[in-house]
Amino acid sequence: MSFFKKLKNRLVKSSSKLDEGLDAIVAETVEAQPEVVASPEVQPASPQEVAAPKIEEVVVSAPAKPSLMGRILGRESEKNIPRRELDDEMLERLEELLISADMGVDTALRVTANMAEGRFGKKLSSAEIKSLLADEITCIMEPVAKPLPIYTKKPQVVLVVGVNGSGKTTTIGKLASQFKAAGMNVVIAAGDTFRAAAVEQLQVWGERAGVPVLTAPEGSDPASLAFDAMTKAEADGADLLLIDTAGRLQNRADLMEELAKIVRVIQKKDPTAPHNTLLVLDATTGQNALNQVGTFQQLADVSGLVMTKLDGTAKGGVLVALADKFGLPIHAIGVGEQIDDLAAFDPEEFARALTGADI
Ligand SMILES: Nc1nc2c(ncn2[C@@H]2O[C@H](COP(=O)(O)OP(=O)(O)OP(=O)(O)O)[C@@H](O)[C@H]2O)c(=O)[nH]1
Repeated sequence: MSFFKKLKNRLVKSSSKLDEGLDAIVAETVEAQPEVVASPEVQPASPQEVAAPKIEEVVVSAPAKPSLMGRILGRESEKNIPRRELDDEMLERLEELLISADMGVDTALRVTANMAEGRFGKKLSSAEIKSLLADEITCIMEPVAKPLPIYTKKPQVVLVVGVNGSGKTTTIGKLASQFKAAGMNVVIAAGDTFRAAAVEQLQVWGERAGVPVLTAPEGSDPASLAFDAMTKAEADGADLLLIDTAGRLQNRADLMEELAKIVRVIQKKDPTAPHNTLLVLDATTGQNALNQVGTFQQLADVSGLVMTKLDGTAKGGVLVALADKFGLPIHAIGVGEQIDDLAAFDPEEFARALTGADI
């Protein structure tokens, strides 16, 4: 199965929400005017039908005879495709739909306004609307779609931050597995020393990925573990050191101090570290993900994002809002709980999967 198909299947909730919503926006006028006026001689039977003039069957130079393939596949001929005029009401409906998919008000307005430019008054099918929206979303996402940059510096230190439950541990396991498979020597440091369960979980992921996981006794200083991990990674000639961190936002000042201390300590070994500070966000939290970026930018020097749990959420649109608002690189997306369920972020595939447009 192509990755696009897989992503579309996984993004089923977001996608079906927009996909079905867009179909409904176009179809609703068809329902209001069931007997479509196909020729000027046919008069509408009731005043209600006159009051709903927006939909009409547009004959798009249909061939006299359907093509052989058309007949074999029984495809709907072009002239039967419902279309709706792009007017203020329709734009409002589109805005509401995008907002309901967690795209945020500002981004939804920008996407619809750009899409409408030069097309006001034109009659569009739902497939055309999906494709136009996907193009606008791709434009917003393209500048932020960047894989995690890999430097020649050894070890490259990646600090992984995010609230508890966002998917940090899982993402570290998936990243470790991918970089190991690419031939890199990877070490993981289980820096959330306050939660024994988090450390155990990371050890399981380390085993799966075939990567060593450095741990410290429960409650010990995470900065000291980070220092030891740097020492070991240097001694082993590791290419990549992934450091997990705590995500207790309840005590923001403590967390800020903890992260700052980890950074201070690893900089004693390498003043240029950490080379990346990866913020892991849970797509199912919707608009809350936007607040988390703001908060973590104050706590740490966030250099890029990974959005997890894009499978099975109706809030996938938040990724568009994030790109539009912060412009931070999106390095990867999580689309499942298995080790290979971390994908590079492809803006066009994402936009088309989100809107239900064909590729
Ligand atoms: N469906 C789905 N589930 C995911 C994804 N990423 C992580 N999860 C699940 O989300 C839950 C939390 O993930 P963790 O990796 O433990 O999150 P964490 O941020 O390390 O959380 P703490 O260990 O509490 O700090 C787990 O049940 C994961 O299996 C994803 O991309 N898709």
